[in-house]
Amino acid sequence: MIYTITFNPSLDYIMHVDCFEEGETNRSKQEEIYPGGKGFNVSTILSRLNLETTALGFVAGFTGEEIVKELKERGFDCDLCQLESGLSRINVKMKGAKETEINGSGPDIPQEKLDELFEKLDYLKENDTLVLAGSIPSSLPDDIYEQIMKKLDQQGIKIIVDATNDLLKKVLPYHPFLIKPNHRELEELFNVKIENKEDLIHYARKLQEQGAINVLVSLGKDGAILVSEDTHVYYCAGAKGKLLNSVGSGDSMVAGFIAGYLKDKKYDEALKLGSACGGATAFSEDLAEVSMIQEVYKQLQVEEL
Ligand SMILES: Nc1ncnc2c1ncn2[C@@H]1O[C@H](COP(=O)(O)OP(=O)(O)OP(=O)(O)O)[C@@H](O)[C@H]1O
Ligand SMILES: O=P(O)(O)OC[C@@]1(O)O[C@H](CO)[C@@H](O)[C@@H]1O
Repeated sequence: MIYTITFNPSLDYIMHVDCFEEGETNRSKQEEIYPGGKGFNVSTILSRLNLETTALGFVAGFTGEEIVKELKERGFDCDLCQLESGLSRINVKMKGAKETEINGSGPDIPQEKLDELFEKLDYLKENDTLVLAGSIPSSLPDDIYEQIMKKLDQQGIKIIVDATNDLLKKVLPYHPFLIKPNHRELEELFNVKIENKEDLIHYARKLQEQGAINVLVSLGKDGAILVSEDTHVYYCAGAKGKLLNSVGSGDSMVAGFIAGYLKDKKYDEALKLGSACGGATAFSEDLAEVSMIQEVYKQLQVEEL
């Protein structure tokens, strides 16, 4: 079973704003609303790829009810903790000449609800996979992913972490199976400017030295580089297509990587399917459907550097 945890789900409110001007009344010419949150996005793509997945996380208020309703329609298992107060956030994504996002901070999660989630983690068993993805509400300590990894340490569970800054740094000593910083996040982690592939590989390897087993650096339209546990380095260039949406490409890539790896444990295939899912979402209005993933997959080639 592949579990995902979304500590801070959202409704993603997409607004199409031709030319956003700060300080002015801007008008959107079209809107859409989707359930969001990185773990839920990963589960959505996994289930579209016919893999069994259970989404864990926290929801609150009327926005939480809408998220639950929409996730049910997607058809995968959800085992969510219902918060008694607060609201699941609404994240605003403005699409225009540039994409601007405003993500909410999310509701407080009290200790008893956190305990409820930790009890659910007792269901996980050897050979399961767990994805920890996205930000956490500010009421939680930034070692929460570390606490989860500590609890599940040495149980043969593959843990994937897609997070930034301290949330990510703190899990490295627990050897996450995969981490997926994007180019900008990798720069932030080391407080450097990274201009070429050699430097990308250099800093990805540093994350391995700090404990990550596999490091996948996503580069948007420029593709992705994987530094794998056997010290191989793979590159997959981005597919060609029209960018419609960059929300959730990274999550789709994580889902595709897991699906590709689970087929026969080959890293080049993991990178290829991951890149196909990431690209397919970039070329779709919302998260990719299987037909688009198959289309993009045909275009891609993985090379070893
Ligand atoms: N415009 C694009 N053209 C082709 N492939 C793309 C494009 N955007 C994303 N991809 C594919 O999806 C992968 C993940 O995208 P990206 O690097 O933007 O992730 P991210 O920054 O984590 O995204 P997000 O946080 O918006 O979900 C890329 O490595 C690439 O393979
Ligand atoms: O604020 P976080 O948790 O870092 O990111 C949340 C979010 O931007 O991530 C998803 C895309 O990756 C969206 O569905 C969602 O709005």
